[in-house]
Amino acid sequence: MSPLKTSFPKGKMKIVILESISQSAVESFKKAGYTQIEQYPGALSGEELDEVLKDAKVVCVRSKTQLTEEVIQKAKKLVAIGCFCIGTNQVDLDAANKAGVCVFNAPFSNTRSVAELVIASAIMLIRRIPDKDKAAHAGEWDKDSTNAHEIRGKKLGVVGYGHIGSQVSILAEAMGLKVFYYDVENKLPLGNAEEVTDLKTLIEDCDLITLHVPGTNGTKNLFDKQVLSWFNKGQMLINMSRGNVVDIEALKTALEDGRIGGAAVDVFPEEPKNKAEKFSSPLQNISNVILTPHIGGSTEEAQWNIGLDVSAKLIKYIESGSSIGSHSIPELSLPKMEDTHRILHIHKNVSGVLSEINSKISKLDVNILGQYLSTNIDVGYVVLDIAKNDSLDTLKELRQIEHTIKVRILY
Ligand SMILES: NC(=O)C1=CN([C@@H]2O[C@H](COP(=O)(O)OP(=O)(O)OC[C@H]3O[C@@H](n4cnc5c(N)ncnc54)[C@H](O)[C@@H]3O)[C@@H](O)[C@H]2O)C=CC1
Ligand SMILES: O=C(O)C(=O)COP(=O)(O)O
Repeated sequence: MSPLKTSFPKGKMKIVILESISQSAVESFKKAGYTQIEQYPGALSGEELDEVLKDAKVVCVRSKTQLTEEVIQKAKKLVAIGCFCIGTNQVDLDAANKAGVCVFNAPFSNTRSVAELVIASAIMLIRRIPDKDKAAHAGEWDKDSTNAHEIRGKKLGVVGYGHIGSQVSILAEAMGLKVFYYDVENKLPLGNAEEVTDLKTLIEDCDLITLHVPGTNGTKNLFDKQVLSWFNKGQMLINMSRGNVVDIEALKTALEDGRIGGAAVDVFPEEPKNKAEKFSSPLQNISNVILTPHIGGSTEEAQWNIGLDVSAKLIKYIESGSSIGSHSIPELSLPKMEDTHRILHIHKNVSGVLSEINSKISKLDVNILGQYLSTNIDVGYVVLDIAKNDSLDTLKELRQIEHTIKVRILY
C-alpha cells in the first residue's frame, strides 16, 4: 500500500479575490502561507468568472459576484467560498451545499457602519438636505425652514430587527427617536423599542421606515405597490438592505406623488459590477432622495475587520475542517488531536455512507481515534482522525464510496 497522502500544498492552492476585498484578507492568507492569490478589482461574470474559478480552491467575493448553481458546478476544485460581507444571497447556498463547498460570511463586521449611515440619512431626509445641497451647489441660498424637522421625538419604524435593525434602534434612541420594529421572528426589544406585529400599522404610525431584512425569496418585493400605498403622509423610507426588497417603480411613483416624503436608497435591483459601468436608476433626480452606491458597509474599519474575520474562517476550514459559521455544508468544530491524520468526507446524506466509510477503514486495519459527523437534509460531513504512521491509500478508497461528494486529507 502507498503511504498516506498529506494535505494539498498551500503554495499550490489558488485563492481568487474579487471586488477589491481588504488587504487585511490578503495579508492573512499570505501570513498563513498561501501564495497563489489572484486579485480582481470588480465583480466577474460569465466565461471570465468560469475561467478564473476553473482551478480555484477558494473564491472571495462581496455582494456583487453571482455564484450561481452553474458557476459552482463548473468550479470543480472549489472547496470554500468567502462572502466578505453580511449578505449571502449572491451565492446559491443550496448548490454550494450539494457540491460540498463551505460558504462563510462576516455576520457583523459592517453592522455599525450601516447603522451610522441610517441615522445620518434620517437626519438628512427629515431636514430636506438633498434639495438644499443641490440648490447651494447651483448658487441658490435657501434658508427656508418649511418641512425641515428635528429627528428628536419622531417615530422610527425598523423592518427586520436583526443585527443591523437593533443597532439602528440603539443609536436612534440615543438621538431621541421613538423606535418601533416589525420582524417575522420574535425578537428581544432593546432599550425602549416596541414591537409592532402588523407592518401596515408600523408604516402608518411612523415618520421614518428603515429596511434591514435579508435578500431572500420571502423579502423580494416585500415593499410592493400595495405596501407602499400605506405611506400616505409623507413618511420617509430608507433602504440599505437589498435592492429587490422594494418595487423601485412603485417607490418612484409614491415619491413623485408626495405620499413618500423622501428616500435614502443604497441598494438597487440592478447595480454596476465595477467602477467603469454606468449607474442608472428610476430614482435619479427626484426631490429629497439620497442615492448612494451600495456603501452602507463601505468604511475602512468595516472592510478591514471583514477581511480578518472571513479569511480566518476560510483558513481554519482549509486547515482543520472546522465549518463553524458555514451557510452551506453542516457545521462542525473539531479539537486538534496529536499524532493523527485528519480526513474530511463530504457526502450525500443517504443511509449507509458512514458505515461504508468505517468498513473501508476497518478493512485497511487503521485505528480510528476520532470521528465527527454532522448532517443537514442533503449533505453529511464526516471528519475522521486516524492514527499516524498507518499506511494506506485512504483517499482513493474513500473516494470510491457511493454518494461521495468531496474527500480531503488535511494532514
Ligand atoms: N447596504 C449595505 O452595504 C449592507 C446591506 N446589508 C443587508 O442588510 C441585511 C440585514 O443584515 P443583518 O441585520 O445583519 O441581518 P440579520 O439576519 O441579523 O437580521 C435580519 C432580520 O430580518 C428579519 N426578517 C427576515 N425576513 C423578514 C420579513 N419578511 N419581514 C420582517 N423581518 C424579516 C429576520 O428575522 C432578522 O431578524 C443583510 O442581509 C444585507 O442584505 C448588510 C450589510 C451592508
Ligand atoms: O454586507 C453586505 O451584505 C453588503 O451588502 C455589503 O456589500 P459590499 O461588501 O459592499 O458589496
